[in-house]
Amino acid sequence: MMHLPTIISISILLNVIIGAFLLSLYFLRQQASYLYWGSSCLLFVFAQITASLRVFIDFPLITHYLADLLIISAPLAAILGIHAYSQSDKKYHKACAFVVILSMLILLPVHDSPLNQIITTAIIAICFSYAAFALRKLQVERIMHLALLKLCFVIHALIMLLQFSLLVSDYQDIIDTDLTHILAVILISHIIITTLTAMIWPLMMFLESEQVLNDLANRDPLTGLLNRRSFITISNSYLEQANHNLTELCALMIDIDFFKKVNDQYGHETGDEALKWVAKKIKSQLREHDLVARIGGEEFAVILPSTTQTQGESLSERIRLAIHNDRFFYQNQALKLTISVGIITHKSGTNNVNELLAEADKGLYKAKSNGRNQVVTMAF
Ligand SMILES: Nc1nc2c(ncn2[C@@H]2O[C@H](COP(=O)(O)OP(=O)(O)OP(=O)(O)O)[C@@H](O)[C@H]2O)c(=O)[nH]1
Repeated sequence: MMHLPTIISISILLNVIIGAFLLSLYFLRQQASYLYWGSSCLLFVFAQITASLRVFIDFPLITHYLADLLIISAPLAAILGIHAYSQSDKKYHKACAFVVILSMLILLPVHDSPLNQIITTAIIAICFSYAAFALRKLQVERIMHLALLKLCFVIHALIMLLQFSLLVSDYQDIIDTDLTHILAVILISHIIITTLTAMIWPLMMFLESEQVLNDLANRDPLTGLLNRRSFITISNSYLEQANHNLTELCALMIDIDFFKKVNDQYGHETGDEALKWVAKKIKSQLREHDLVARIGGEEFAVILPSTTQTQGESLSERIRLAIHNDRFFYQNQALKLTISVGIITHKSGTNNVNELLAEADKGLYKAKSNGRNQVVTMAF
């Protein structure tokens, strides 16, 4: 079997490193979730140290009572970390403080009896079950990490439930077996899974912030579409590929008609929502590898790789009709929006997407002057 003191020492070391790392991130970025999650690691460390002191001193108030309170506080701090990340931590402080105070009151009279372990285990099982439940609110890109974290919490809750039922059966003399070995295995699982959980969180948060930075640099914050800069960069490489493979490619310029009126009549906020709605409508008609960007106020650009002129035209018409045939609803108001589209097909030659877009823009200008709500094809 695994050597318990070694497991405890490794877990203490890892939790100290992760806890210190998270706290330093907190001081650097002032994000409360790092503070709570770092504190959770350190509370777990203190809990293990105080509980391990049982071997050396006979002072149950520290080695049992304090250790139990610390081990209960660790998942509570993690729960606060989850809520702080979803910016909904205010009311949960009170709930967590209530759990700690209740545990202090319940455990004090029984801290020197087998009941303390039973009660502590039950509270921790509830905390971990709740933590798994609270994770549903987390808005993250890394679904796999989130699922792994949830799994850790669920396993943890199940381990605690198992320990709880064993301890209750033992307390009531229902089973006649020596539980020492089984409880040691449970303790080891508890330590390993806690350490694993502590590792997943910072990794997930780190990758999330990387994603946020990447999005800030490459995406339009309102619609989530590519911004002009990243659109041009990717489009140029699409164009190079099209030239290399001798395939056709279409470029579209799309502009919402009379958008100024939307802002003037319904306000800027409604205008913003209308932009998001149009962005979604355009995207809903495209394939996964088509590129779409918001390149100006109410102006969008699209690149359709491996697309002939006929295909590009019918797709442009589909986008136009998707917007024309629907209504944009916002705050009990139904608005009718239309778009004008200019389209150009690239056959070979230029490596510069700006040239293509300038041609598509001429088509857009024609569509506007012809009365709007239409698609105009330009010949290169
Ligand atoms: N709500 C909102 N409005 C924006 C944003 N960016 C640009 N606009 C508005 O978009 C409107 C564009 O107006 P114009 O360029 O006159 O064009 P239009 O009214 O759509 O008319 P046509 O293009 O000729 O059909 C302006 O009122 C801008 O203030 C934005 O991010 N949010």
